[in-house]
Amino acid sequence: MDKLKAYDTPFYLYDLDLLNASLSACKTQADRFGYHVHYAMKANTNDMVLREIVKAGFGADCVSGNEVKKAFQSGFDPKAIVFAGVGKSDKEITDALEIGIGRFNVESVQELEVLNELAAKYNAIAEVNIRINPNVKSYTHANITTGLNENKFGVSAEDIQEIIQLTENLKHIKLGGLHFHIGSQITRMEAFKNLCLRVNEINENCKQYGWKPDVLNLGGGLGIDYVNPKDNPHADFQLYFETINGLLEADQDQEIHFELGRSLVGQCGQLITKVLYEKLGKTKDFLIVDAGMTELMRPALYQAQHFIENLSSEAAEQNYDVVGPICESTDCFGKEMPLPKSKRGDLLAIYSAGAYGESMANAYNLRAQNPSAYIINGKVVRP
Ligand SMILES: Cc1ncc(COP(=O)(O)O)c(C=O)c1O
Ligand SMILES: N[C@@H](CCCC[NH3+])C(=O)O
Repeated sequence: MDKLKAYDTPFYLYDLDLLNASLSACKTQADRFGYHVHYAMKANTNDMVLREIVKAGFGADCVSGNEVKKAFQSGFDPKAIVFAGVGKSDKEITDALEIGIGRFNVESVQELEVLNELAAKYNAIAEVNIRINPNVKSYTHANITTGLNENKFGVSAEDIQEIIQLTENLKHIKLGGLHFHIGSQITRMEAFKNLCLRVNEINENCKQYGWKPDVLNLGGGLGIDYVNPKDNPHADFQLYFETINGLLEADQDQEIHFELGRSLVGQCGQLITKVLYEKLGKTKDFLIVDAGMTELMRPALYQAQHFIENLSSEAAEQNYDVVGPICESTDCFGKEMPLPKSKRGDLLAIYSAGAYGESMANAYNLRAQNPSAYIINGKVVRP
């Protein structure tokens, strides 16, 4: 705590011990079934966090040229890098071909044709998974579903036969497998069960059309506990992989891949912020803190609620709206939150901020970001 007080706030605090526990829990469970896990870089690209993930032996799932480059520079095996995204630019595709990534997760016929042309210029063969939009409900916030017909991602399962035929004439494309991703922060296993049933059906159809996918990539989406992060410091990987193993029908020679982001890194990060003012209002009381939606935009974007703890006070609780300094009314971390009576200078920890926190931070209002701190072997350090 004294160490934390010495740093300029707000800043991210990553518990690398907790991260490693989460990585190891995931790996242990995935290995039981021979599953391959790629880390979804978009969740967090902090260098120290990435270093642990590379060490733990995960692949990387990227959604931009810069993520691909960063994955490569961070030491991920190029063959274990996959590149998804509905709008890959020519430059991003060419750079990825140059790096020699393992797979492109292709999201449209148009992209397939462009990829073929660019690979031809490059005298390369691009290995692809076709992303299918399976039209499966994910029971999550409407803004983060990705596998419904109304979403922009992937191609319809009905088009797969045509795509198989088309790729026979695309000499610089090697059709590898199938890719799916139905959404994020999914806590109901029912969604993954429905996905498996749909994958079984589509996999079977592909075989009937004369093509057996070598990879079935089920994407990511496994959720974490934002309400009780202390009780559930990582996701239930055992339940997740067992659920999938119980329903997915794949042949021995078909590899099963995943792209997990939040479930690996979500609980290892906290946003540490200082109370600037306790502002007692007419109808409600506010804690005005020095972090805002610029550091953590999930509450403003998805009405997400992160557990908040006052690290400096154990006084009796009262309700506060915890708000940031940004000139937006959505710059609010929570309304009527029970917290100990707080004062100027108190430190607050906003939990479960390891995923889609720092990676979505921005400079609105010309805000600057402070360096992150880390817990390593139980000690707080800031390199
Ligand atoms: C294609 C794709 N794969 C993987 C992920 C990672 O998802 P999550 O962080 O929910 O595991 C996402 C994000 O939703 C995604 O869009
Ligand atoms: N950024 C979102 C999830 C979207 C993941 C990317 N498809 C979040 O914070 O919950």
